[in-house]
Amino acid sequence: MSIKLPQKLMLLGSGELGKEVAIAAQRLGNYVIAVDRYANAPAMQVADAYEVISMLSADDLEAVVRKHQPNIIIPEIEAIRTEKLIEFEQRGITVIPTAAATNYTMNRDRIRELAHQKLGIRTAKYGYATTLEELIAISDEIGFSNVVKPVMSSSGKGQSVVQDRSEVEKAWNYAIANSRGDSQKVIVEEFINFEIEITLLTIKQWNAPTIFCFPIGHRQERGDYQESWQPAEISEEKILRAQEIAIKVTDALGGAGIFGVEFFITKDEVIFSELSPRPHDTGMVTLISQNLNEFELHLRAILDLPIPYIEQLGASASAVILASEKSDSIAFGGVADALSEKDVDIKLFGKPNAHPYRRMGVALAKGATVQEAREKATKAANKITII
Ligand SMILES: Nc1ncnc2c1ncn2[C@@H]1O[C@H](COP(=O)(O)OP(=O)(O)OP(=O)(O)O)[C@@H](O)[C@H]1O
Ligand SMILES: NCC(=O)N[C@@H]1O[C@H](COP(=O)([O-])[O-])[C@@H](O)[C@H]1O
Ligand SMILES: [Mg+2]
Repeated sequence: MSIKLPQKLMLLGSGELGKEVAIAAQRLGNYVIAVDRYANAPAMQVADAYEVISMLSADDLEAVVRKHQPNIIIPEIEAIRTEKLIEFEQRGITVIPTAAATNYTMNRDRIRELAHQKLGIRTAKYGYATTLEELIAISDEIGFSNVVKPVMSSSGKGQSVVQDRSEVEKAWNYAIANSRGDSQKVIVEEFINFEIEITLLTIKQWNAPTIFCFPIGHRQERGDYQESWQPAEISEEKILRAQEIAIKVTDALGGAGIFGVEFFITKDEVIFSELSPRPHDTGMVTLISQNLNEFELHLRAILDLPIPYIEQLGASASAVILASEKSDSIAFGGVADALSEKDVDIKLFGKPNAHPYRRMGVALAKGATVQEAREKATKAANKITII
């Protein structure tokens, strides 16, 4: 297959990750339509056109696709009416990586069934509940500590670690209140006491073998990423094991594009957690750590362009810049101070409003060691104030 440039690309989801995808797309001369649930979303600010719709509404999706006639649809979040994407694909529009893949990963239960039941991949012990009573029963079965998450959510929204039975009700209420979309279902997972968790960026190509970036280590709080670094310090044997699993899952999903495949690494095991069929938030470190960042790799894979070599540029890290209050007018302080240090960069996403813990930007750094890079990135992120 040879894909002519430029293409008309529609991004479904226009956050910070979509913004970088849009920039990478524009740099290859493509036309980008950015779509999200609110106006002035980050990717809309750099796109040729934008639309504000409910991406969970099939009618809304139909209207924007009819209006703009994209050749390629690039989903950027999970919460999309993915049945509609299957229809678009049948009508000849390319959906990245495939409409089926977005359908599998829209909810945690579908991808879990595929990985565990169908492909036999090791995951944490898990179960589901649709009522508080069911959650109590399944929690007892799985044991404590465990992790409760809405089946449809991301960035840790609605997620809690449950230490014992007395905390189950609180976890249920929190999950249901923070579930995206119309689902009332939660997943309960055995708590894995991992040594490190990693994202393995996996690039699946139309006409070339699957390739990988060096593993990215990360640290999460409240189920949301705080800092990431590359390369992650894990053994060659475990990297190969993770690659093997990543190939198995991404081959089952098909298509082309980058995937962020998440693993828990324990002393003896590589445990599959979940995956994003698109760039991963922890992969923002590649904005400084590689010759081609994860967004450029996504675009190359989508457009069937060659990726001759991924160069890792040495110890690098990212640290998030989070809002602490609700606000509709955003201004940043401390940027000059943060940028005064060598090998430090700051990306501010341009989100139009803030609320506690909303990710507003990211600090990036290189260092002589991963430890130094992490310290530099965190220090730079801490210098940024949101006024
Ligand atoms: N079973 C588990 N055992 C231990 N820690 C867990 C478990 N499940 C989740 N976590 C922690 O919570 C984080 C977020 O969980 P998960 O990746 O499932 O949620 P998410 O909301 O999909 O995140 P994102 O969309 O940002 O990738 C994990 O990266 C990990 O740190
Ligand atoms: N873990 C998934 C992830 O990081 N997704 C990124 O966050 C945006 C939503 O941010 P918001 O909640 O601040 O609007 C999404 O659009 C995507 O760029
Ligand atoms: Mg995750």
